[in-house]
Amino acid sequence: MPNVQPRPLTAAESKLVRDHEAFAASVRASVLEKAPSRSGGTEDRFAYARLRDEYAEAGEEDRMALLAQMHETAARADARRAQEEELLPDLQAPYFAHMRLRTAGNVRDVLLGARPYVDTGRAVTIVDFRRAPIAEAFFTCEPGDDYEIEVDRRTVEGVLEARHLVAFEKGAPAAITVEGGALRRVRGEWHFEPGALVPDFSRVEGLPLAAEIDHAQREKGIAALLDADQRAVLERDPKETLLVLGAAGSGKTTVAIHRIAAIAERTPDFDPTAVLVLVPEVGLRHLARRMLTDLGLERVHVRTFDEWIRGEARRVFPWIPEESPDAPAAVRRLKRHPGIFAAIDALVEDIVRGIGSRIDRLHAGRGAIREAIDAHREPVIEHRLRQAEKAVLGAASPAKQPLLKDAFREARRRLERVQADLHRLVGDRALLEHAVRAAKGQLAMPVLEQAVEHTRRQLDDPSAVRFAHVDAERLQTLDGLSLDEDTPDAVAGTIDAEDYAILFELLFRKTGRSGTRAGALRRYRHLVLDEAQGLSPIELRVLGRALAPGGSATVAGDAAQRLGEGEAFASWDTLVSELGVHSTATHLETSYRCPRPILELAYAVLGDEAAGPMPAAAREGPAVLRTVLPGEGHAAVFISEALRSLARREPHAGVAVIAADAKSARAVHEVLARSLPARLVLDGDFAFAPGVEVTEVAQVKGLEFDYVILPDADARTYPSDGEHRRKMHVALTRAVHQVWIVAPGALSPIFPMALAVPEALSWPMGRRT
Ligand SMILES: Nc1ncnc2c1ncn2[C@@H]1O[C@H](COP(=O)(O)OP(=O)(O)OP(=O)(O)O)[C@@H](O)[C@H]1O
Repeated sequence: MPNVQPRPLTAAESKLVRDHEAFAASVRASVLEKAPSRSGGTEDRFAYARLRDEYAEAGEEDRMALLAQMHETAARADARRAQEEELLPDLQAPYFAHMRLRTAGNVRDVLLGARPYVDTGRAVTIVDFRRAPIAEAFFTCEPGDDYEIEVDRRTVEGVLEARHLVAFEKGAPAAITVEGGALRRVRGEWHFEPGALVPDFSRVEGLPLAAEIDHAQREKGIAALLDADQRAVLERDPKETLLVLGAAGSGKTTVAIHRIAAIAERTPDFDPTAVLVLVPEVGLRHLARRMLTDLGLERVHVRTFDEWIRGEARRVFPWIPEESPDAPAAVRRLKRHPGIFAAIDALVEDIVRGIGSRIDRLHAGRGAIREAIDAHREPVIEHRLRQAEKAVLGAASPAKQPLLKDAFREARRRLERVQADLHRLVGDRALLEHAVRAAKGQLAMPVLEQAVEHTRRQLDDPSAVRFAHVDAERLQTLDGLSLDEDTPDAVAGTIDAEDYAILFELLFRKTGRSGTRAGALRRYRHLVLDEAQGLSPIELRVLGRALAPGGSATVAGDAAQRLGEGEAFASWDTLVSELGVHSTATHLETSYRCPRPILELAYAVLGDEAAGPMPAAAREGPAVLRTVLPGEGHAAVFISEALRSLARREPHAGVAVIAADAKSARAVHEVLARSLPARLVLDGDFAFAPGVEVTEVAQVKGLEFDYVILPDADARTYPSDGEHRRKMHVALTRAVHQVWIVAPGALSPIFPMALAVPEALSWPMGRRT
């Protein structure tokens, strides 16, 4: 930033300030005139006054009822007022940008805000910056440019004469951008401050872009670059199960995939289709597949965990119905929590008791069979039954033996059926209570009601079946969707994705096997579990059973990158023991992806969530940029300007705008897409090519981009807790070159204030964070 002192305003600048003060005053006067009065609409006010009079005269016996009615009327008025106020501009900051447009000789001032508002009498026009077609002129034109915009199949043309960003303080304009800087109000005095508002991404001279690195690595083969620790992993015995741990970008995925190639080289009868690579997200599946293809290993199976278990479960349990679109998050957590094993244990005991009683009843054993079954406390029911059968047959008379044998055979045959057990497990409050108790405070009691209710709904037939007797025409909804769409009944007749692992566990606990007559879980010689910190114990048990005898695994992960349901992870030792294998751990100590400034910030935001000390950074890089802005409108303008200038300077760069969640990603994309070609990626379908992609943190596990922009790094989106610290850590560590943190509103408290971030900018400008 050039070192130029602030100066007083020119006459034209003073006029601009007066114009904005006038806009703000007109909006205020107009809104206050239209705003509903504090006591609600006229109708409500009369009703309330009448009730109050009646209350004053009423006897004690009527007062309770009248009071209730008064409350109801007041609540109705409040709701109506809130609804109306919601639609009006926020007088603290009614707009954030202004453009002056000239069309066919007319000049008009259009303001951009979050809530549209028009008062023709006062010449106030605030348009919605996300949706109004005319807002496009602001995002795409420079002063003096012609614009041409399609509105309702009509073309609107004109010239954008001026455009300014505006910041408000306490309801009055406090800063207005102009050519070369901004006009700022400080203690009531306006002056001009020079400076650039939108930061430039500053790639360090000579540093290649990700696409270029990728290209060079493909030419040379990354194997040639691997460090001693990484190479040591490849040299280990193929039969060993290895735990590859290390910070973000330390090469875990790279090493795990290259280990397959190393195993292939050392194994004479290597079969690539007997290797399964599992990753958490579709984006990483694409990346892993690319890496495997480069190594000539395209026949290795690569799946997301969900895809894999869904496919296996549907083969082994062909009766499985459709998958529910969205199970409540708390119920999904419960089903993945290690506490669920306690509920399964209780269910298994219950099933065993039932079998014992039935055979006893059939054969008048008077408890002898139940006792025999109880005497053998093996975890698998079928094994218990075999032991009990031996004991019972040994003591029974020869005449009874054939009948008893039949009864035991029949009992064993039924063990394969797990559908009803699943419904009992997740629909029985008493059984689930075992899970909540075992979770020692990690699961709250209300989740039981939620789970029981959710299961009850799932067991209901969908309306189309329930109302099969009703005329088909009468069942048609206006929008053509099914009757249940978007209603709680949408889950009727469905199963949750989390139930698949439970079904396999139930089947194993009952039969000691992972297959039914319909099919069996496919077994692999080698498993690669990438980002394994996200796998739950019950899922790991299924995975362990998918390992062929003598097979091995490479388990890669980083506890600091747990997203969401983090409590399913206890430790790496527990994780590998659930897999049922012995393992040796390797720690990769150098982070190759992120330059030092990003790595330092990514570790600082982790706080106590860090899984170990900060790894060594393989290289230097430009500082992390931070910009604090009053709201989303400013953020959208800043980001779109920075991206457009970056695209001009570095057309080969890959940029990810990583929002905290899908909703925020959609909102950011909606605005950015108006001024530049930005793709919204919420299904993992990244292009791995130059360009801008707008996505959410959950999608980018294991991926990398040249530049990363965090568009919603504000305090509301990222409060200071472990989960959000890890989420921010994942987002920051996706960048190969530079990160730009944008906070629409107060900056998230998880950023350390003491950390020197020299390029930080704030708005109104000049005030550095
Ligand atoms: N020894 C090395 N020399 C140079 N670059 C390397 C080296 N090892 C890995 N890389 C590169 O570092 C980047 C990060 O590697 P990789 O994705 O395997 O890390 P990771 O530990 O799996 O990361 P995350 O935890 O974020 O998933 C990749 O671009 C990879 O090619």
